[in-house]
Amino acid sequence: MSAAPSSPMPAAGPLAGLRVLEIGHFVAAPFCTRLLADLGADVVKVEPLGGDPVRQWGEQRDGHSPWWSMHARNKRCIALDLKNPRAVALVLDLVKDMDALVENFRPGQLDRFGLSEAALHAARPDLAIARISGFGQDGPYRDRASFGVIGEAMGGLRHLTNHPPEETDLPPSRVGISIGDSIAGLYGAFGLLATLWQRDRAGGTKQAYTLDVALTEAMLSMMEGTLPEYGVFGTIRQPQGSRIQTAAPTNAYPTRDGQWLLVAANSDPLFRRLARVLGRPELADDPRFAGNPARLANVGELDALIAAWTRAHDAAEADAILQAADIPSTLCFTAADIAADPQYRARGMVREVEDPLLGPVLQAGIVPHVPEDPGAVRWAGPSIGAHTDEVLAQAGLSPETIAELRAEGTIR
Ligand SMILES: CC(C)(COP(=O)(O)OP(=O)(O)OC[C@H]1O[C@@H](n2cnc3c(N)ncnc32)[C@H](O)[C@@H]1OP(=O)(O)O)[C@@H](O)C(=O)NCCC(=O)NCCSC(=O)C(=O)O
Repeated sequence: MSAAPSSPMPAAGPLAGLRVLEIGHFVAAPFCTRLLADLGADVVKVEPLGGDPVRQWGEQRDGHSPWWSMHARNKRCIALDLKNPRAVALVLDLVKDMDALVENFRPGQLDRFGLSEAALHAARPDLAIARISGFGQDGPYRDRASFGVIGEAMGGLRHLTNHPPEETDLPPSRVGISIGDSIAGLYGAFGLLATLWQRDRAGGTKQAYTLDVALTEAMLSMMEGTLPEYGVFGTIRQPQGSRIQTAAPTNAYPTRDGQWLLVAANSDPLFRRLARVLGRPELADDPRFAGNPARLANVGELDALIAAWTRAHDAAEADAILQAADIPSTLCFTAADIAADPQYRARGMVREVEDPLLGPVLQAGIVPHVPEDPGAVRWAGPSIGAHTDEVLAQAGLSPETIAELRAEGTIR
């Protein structure tokens, strides 16, 4: 087999030409490969015949979800029953032309399918394999099932996503998105490109790299001073609500019209400007508030002064005053605010993608923006098995064989 992929639009972006097989589900691995596909990689996603569970997530129209439209964009979706050895043989054949494989099953699951590292590397000796799992490919927790929720909690994030204990007895909040999965996916994409760089330097080696990303560890690596501060001082970082533990003032302040305004004036020049906006320029030199350590020590008093000012204004008005004074501030954007925002529109970060299943779908653009070769949203998340025939034909299968595999329930 060989042949360059034929896709509805030619690949664009700095990763054009990179070929990646995804055997993933839910968020972590699929998010990793979405990032790669956004920058031009040819991602072939293998799904079970019933499809990835995320297809059922979120609001649906006629059985299609806008979430999927973005989650699986730019990917070629093929559906294979990996419990059938013929499908496993197909994967091993596809792998011969792949640079990388990304998966997020429980450690050992791919081996049970017959897709062990040895089998994959026998098919493609320099295949980079990125594995995302709950706890990693070894260690005492290796076999435990996991989701991002668990990674967020054991990584230390969930202890902090709350208000201080003296202010609430509510349970810690989820940040509102699958942050643990997406962070793990980002590390997967980052690590994959690092290993491919190694593979390709000095004309390429036949070194086979594998990458082992744990949801827990991906979160832990984001936890700033939490662990070092415990190690040195025995201090356990505690929830701060919408404050920041290390800088002040930065918080969400209530407004007259019942909204929350985020204000971040946590440097000396910014605070001096804020003090002027509050009509209290002397506060900048007040020993209670001069310098970040003093402001942190008296943060309750300081926040009360700022809240007294914000409460006297409607949110949009206060926001405008603060921006005119060059102080970072914003309202909390909803989807509607994001969709209407001129900065996002100007940079293509909010764009309309034509989805044959749903019509026009608003999607977030591509991050990072690479002006010289920005990638593209070439197509929206496809239906189950939309590219099975195309991909298998490229792999050299005849229409008759494809029809036979479909008839026996090996592919969809
Ligand atoms: C997510 C999981 C907890 C799901 O666990 P389980 O529901 O127990 O299922 P498994 O993943 O172990 O396996 C799913 C079953 O589907 C089968 N399966 C999967 N794909 C196929 C295909 N293509 N063909 C045939 N069968 C398939 C597989 O053999 C299993 O069948 P049987 O063998 O017959 O059972 C686990 O995969 C896991 O811990 N993954 C690593 C951590 C991770 O990435 N979590 C999700 C991140 S995203 C996230 O957290 C989020 O979105 O939120």
